Amino acid sequence: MAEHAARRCCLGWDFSTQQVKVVAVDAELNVFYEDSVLFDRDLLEFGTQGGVHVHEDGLTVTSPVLMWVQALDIILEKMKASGFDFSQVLALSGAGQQHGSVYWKAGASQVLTSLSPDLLLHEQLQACFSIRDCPVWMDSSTTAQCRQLEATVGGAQALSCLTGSRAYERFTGNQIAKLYQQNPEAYSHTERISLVSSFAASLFLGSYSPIDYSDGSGMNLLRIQDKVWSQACLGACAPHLEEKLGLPVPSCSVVGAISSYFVQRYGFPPGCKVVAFTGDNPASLAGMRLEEGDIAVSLGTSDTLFLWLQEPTPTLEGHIFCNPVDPQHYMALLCFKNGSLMREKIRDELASSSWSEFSKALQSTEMGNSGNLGFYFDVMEITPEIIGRHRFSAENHEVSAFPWDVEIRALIEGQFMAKKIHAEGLGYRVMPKTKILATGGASHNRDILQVLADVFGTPVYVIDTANSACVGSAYRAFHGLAAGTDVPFSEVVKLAPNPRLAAAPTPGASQVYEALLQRYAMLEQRILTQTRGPPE
Ligand SMILES: O=C(CO)[C@@H](O)[C@H](O)CF
Repeated sequence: MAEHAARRCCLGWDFSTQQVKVVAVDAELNVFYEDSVLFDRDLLEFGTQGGVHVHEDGLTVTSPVLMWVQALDIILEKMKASGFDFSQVLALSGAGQQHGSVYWKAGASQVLTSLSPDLLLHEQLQACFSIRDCPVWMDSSTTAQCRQLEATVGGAQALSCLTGSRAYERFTGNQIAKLYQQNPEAYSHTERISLVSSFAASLFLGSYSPIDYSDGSGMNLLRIQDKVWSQACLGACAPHLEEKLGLPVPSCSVVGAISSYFVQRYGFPPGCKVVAFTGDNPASLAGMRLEEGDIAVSLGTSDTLFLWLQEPTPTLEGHIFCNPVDPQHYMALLCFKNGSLMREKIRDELASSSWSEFSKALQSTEMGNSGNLGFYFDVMEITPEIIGRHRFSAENHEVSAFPWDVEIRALIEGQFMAKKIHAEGLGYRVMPKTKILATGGASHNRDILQVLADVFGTPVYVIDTANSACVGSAYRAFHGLAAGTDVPFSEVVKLAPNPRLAAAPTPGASQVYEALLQRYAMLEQRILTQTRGPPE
């Protein structure tokens, strides 16, 4: 990188599943520096695949905490070698993969507060963790703990109303319960438990950073209405847990000034503020500058849908988190596992592996697909729990096949009708100023976005969010500089690049899909009943 002119800036970090990434954003909200360390490529000694270790049981998934620490060392040394002027950094914040947990061994806080600037972080933190392999969001080994937790609080819906989600295997409370039950000695030697986000913040702080409300909502432990730990949930997971977690804080909190280690080794200004780190999805909501009434659709391997909600409407599917940029509001998140996986499979099977052929099918078929409907789940879907391919004629008769172009439209219309139906189940309602922000690989296909606009009846915008969690973290750092002034996040980021209009609803679309959505919902219930029996 060329020598950087001195530019007052904020840094945004992302400790994600596969890499640690950083962006530097100047006062005009332009990204002028970015760098990353990929665990599988740059830290071969840890032997991860996709940044994780999948254990032999096929359910346990962990990542080495010292790999994350060493990745930070590498990025900081690369920035230093490139001549990055750390003295211009006014504040920093960051994100971490949600739900993962880090276990600091008794005595680690003394090490954190007295780091020598002559050594790298990972050289000094080797003995600071009770377990070196941390459970991450891909883990699904805690089903027993999930059932125990739900039983303690009165069932799945009760837990969802309390914490924003029913019990999920990846959620941190259940992971802590498993550690306590299976490795009580490690648990007893643990003086602090962090999320990946608050662990990363602790490195910059040189002391334990509190967990923020938004990422804390992904633990099945935080009461999302009054933002305090649920004593019932804590007690169901492990003893003395509250003292190991510390008190949660609003996501916009300045949690302290940067540790002297970074001042002396890298030249950060002593007054550089650390703003609470949060989860990657809440940080992405900030990076996309999602506003009330908007909906973000990330069309990736799995499709993720974010919503801004004024009031929580917890259900048995999806998740409600405290909003990362407005402490009075909430955000909803829905995961659809059969995202690009299905789009690419159908493209390969029916469109000669060509997106242009795929698009031609969408262009040559009408909105509503003459009443033909399809459900395409080659892996067990999360939202809802269905597997297999199911096709229905306009008369709701199940059929075994569609013509190739009808099948392609049925796939895309079905994926987006599912999103609208389940988003409405979480409280989403189209408002006059509602817009959809589309991101992820499939958001580069305009014909797919046209179907999205038609099904929702709202315009679709695209925004480059390859770094949405990083950029959102830098934006939140700027917002932290205004802490105490009541300046809203939207005001702080108003200069950020605007999303681009990619597709507007076709006239008459709402009429077509109003009827189709009702049929889709009815047929989805029919499949659910057939595959798992009548509702209890
Ligand atoms: O589990 C998830 C959200 O609930 C994932 O999106 C992780 O945050 C990815 F890091």
